[in-house]
Amino acid sequence: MLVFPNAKLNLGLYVTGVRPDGFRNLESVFVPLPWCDALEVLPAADHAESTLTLTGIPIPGDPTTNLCYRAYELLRADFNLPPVRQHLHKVVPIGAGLGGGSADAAFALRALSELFELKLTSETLIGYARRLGSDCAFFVANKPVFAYEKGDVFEDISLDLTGTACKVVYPGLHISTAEAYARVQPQPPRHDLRSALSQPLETWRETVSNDFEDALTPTYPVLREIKQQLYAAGAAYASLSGSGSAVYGLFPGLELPPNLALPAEYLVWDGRL
Ligand SMILES: C[C@@](CO)(OP(=O)(O)O)[C@H](O)COP(=O)(O)OP(=O)(O)OC[C@H]1O[C@@H](n2ccc(N)nc2=O)[C@H](O)[C@@H]1O
Ligand SMILES: Nc1ncnc2c1ncn2[C@@H]1O[C@H](COP(=O)(O)OP(=O)(O)O)[C@@H](O)[C@H]1O
Repeated sequence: MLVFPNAKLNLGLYVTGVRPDGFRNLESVFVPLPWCDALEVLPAADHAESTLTLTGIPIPGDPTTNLCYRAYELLRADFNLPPVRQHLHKVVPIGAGLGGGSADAAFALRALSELFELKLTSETLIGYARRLGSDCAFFVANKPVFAYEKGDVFEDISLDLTGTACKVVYPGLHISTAEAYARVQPQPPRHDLRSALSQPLETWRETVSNDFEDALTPTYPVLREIKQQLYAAGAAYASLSGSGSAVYGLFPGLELPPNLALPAEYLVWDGRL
């Protein structure tokens, strides 16, 4: 079975408090971004070892620590699954705030459920996904939502950005999520993101913000520079996604986003949501 785990963007993000488990409560709106990895999951021979092979962008750590492998291990423990062969071709940058690893985990859970006819409901899959990471649960339903608590509890929103031209720029900084959270002082949300995002996109610049951006920009001024370039090129809204370091711009009314003069080593995704 071949699946294409997509990334996500955060439209606004407030870190609102520290939880008893040490994690932060947040409020954000998550939307799918069609920048995708490719993951193949196949049954292996009966007595073979389960394997995960990797191509594309290198992922640090032993393959057994990879979220695709950990997703398999979770289900194997509960459903006595036979061995599998997984292959991941990594395209979405790592540590970018695009949720690429979380998507791989959620898509692996969904693929395994289908391959072995486990008939897991979305609710059950979300339960497994939460055990692999706060962001993973979003990728089970994979549609725009207002997310709160650890970013793993959702409320439906009516937000349709389908077809909006978008550019995502990854400057090659791997910012660890834990390090980014440690730099943010939690505070109450400044706006209700649900109502702010229901207003015309041109108004978001004044109302929709990401707490990680203010916390990280003094150390990584390149984030501000990319955002300024996106606005100068005509973006109606630009922001850091999640804990960075990817910065995106939305260009409604355009067929495709304009080209930017960027260093050759930056990774750029251009397309429509
Ligand atoms: C910031 C966000 C916003 O969407 O995305 P990314 O920028 O990583 O894509 C998420 O909250 C990232 O979720 P995820 O990447 O799954 O994080 P996890 O693996 O669960 O946790 C990594 C570390 O981040 C911190 N963490 C994460 C989530 C949360 N609600 N509070 C936290 O304090 C903890 O220090 C934890 O050890
Ligand atoms: N399949 C995977 N793809 C990406 N990163 C993975 C994967 N499995 C485990 N990881 C680990 O997860 C961390 C980053 O995950 P990722 O979702 O790409 O970033 P972010 O949380 O910024 O969106 C890295 O430290 C990486 O080593």
